[in-house]
Amino acid sequence: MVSTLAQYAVIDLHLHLDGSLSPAWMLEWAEKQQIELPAHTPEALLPYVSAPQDCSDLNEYLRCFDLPLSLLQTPEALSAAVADVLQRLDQQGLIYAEIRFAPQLHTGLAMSQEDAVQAALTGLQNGLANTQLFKANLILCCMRAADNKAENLETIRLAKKYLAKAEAGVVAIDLAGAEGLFPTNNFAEEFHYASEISVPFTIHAGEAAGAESVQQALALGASRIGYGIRSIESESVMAQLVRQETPLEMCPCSNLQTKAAQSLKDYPLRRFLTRGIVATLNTDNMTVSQTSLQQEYRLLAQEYQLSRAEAKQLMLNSIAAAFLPAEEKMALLNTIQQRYPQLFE
Ligand SMILES: O=c1[nH]cnc2c1ncn2[C@H]1C[C@H](O)[C@@H](CO)O1
Ligand SMILES: [Zn+2]
Repeated sequence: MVSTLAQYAVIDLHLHLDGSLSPAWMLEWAEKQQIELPAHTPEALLPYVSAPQDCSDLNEYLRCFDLPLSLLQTPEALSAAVADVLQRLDQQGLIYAEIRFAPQLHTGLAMSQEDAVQAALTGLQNGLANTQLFKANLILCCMRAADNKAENLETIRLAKKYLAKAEAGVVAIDLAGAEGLFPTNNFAEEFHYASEISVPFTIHAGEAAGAESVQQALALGASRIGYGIRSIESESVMAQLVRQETPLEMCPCSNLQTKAAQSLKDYPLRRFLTRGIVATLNTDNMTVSQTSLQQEYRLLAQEYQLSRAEAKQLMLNSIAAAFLPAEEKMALLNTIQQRYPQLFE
């Protein structure tokens, strides 16, 4: 049963590029760019780029991104990183992925945010050409910080610009970063602007802050919620998620590490599914969380008694939740049915 359920790992809607670079890729690109790393083998590098066993919270988890981000400051590296992640997802048997990154975190050398978006899109096209993936798209993250409104607004402007280019590959924006330090409502102006110009968005909420953060994200107009774990604390928020059919992008491995969830035993996924919330299963950060989508399904199968019906529901929810037009969702479903007919038996 356990290995069977891992076959449902075909769609990842919540995957950060910078948290998912392989250690081998990091070593290769550090050498190419003459960047000194604190370790010189994949195994020795791992402690610097993955969450510690005893990770205390989201703030500690977020420290794992400094090193990979230092390697992603040129167009060549950014393109290569996207293509490499796509290749690894293809090898794992995925069919569709939405990869997210924050353009404003890639302007440390000479790139503008737009250069970063274009580089990531080049990587997306190059990567897709060499895989069997149905498709992949990009989500541009705004960041929770103190003085970055201009940068966030620029990210949203770019999302609009590239969303308007049919088939470019940008599908939405996100809000990532330290939720406990910078409340969702601090970013109201950003998301009013996104709504005004019809840029769809997901917001990381209900991770380091409570159900009120999910409530705020919904009030701002989020069409999906990153995790939303702590929605479980509010009947009215859960009712709203059901009523509005707002999907939750759940990432158990990461949620346990950041202490958004205290234990798998109390993980609210099943209660969300039972209530009819459109919960989906994702990785968040393959390297920081030392996971893969198959591993997430395996973890839930082994330690959460995830059933086959639940696994199938999660996969179907991911199709419903994808930032894709209706006809592409149908084509995605058809592709999955053709490649993996056993998932529908
Ligand atoms: O779990 C997370 N919560 C909030 N922010 C996160 C999480 N994982 C990654 N990020 C941030 C750190 C990355 O540098 C940024 C863009 O991918 O998104
Ligand atoms: Zn995330």
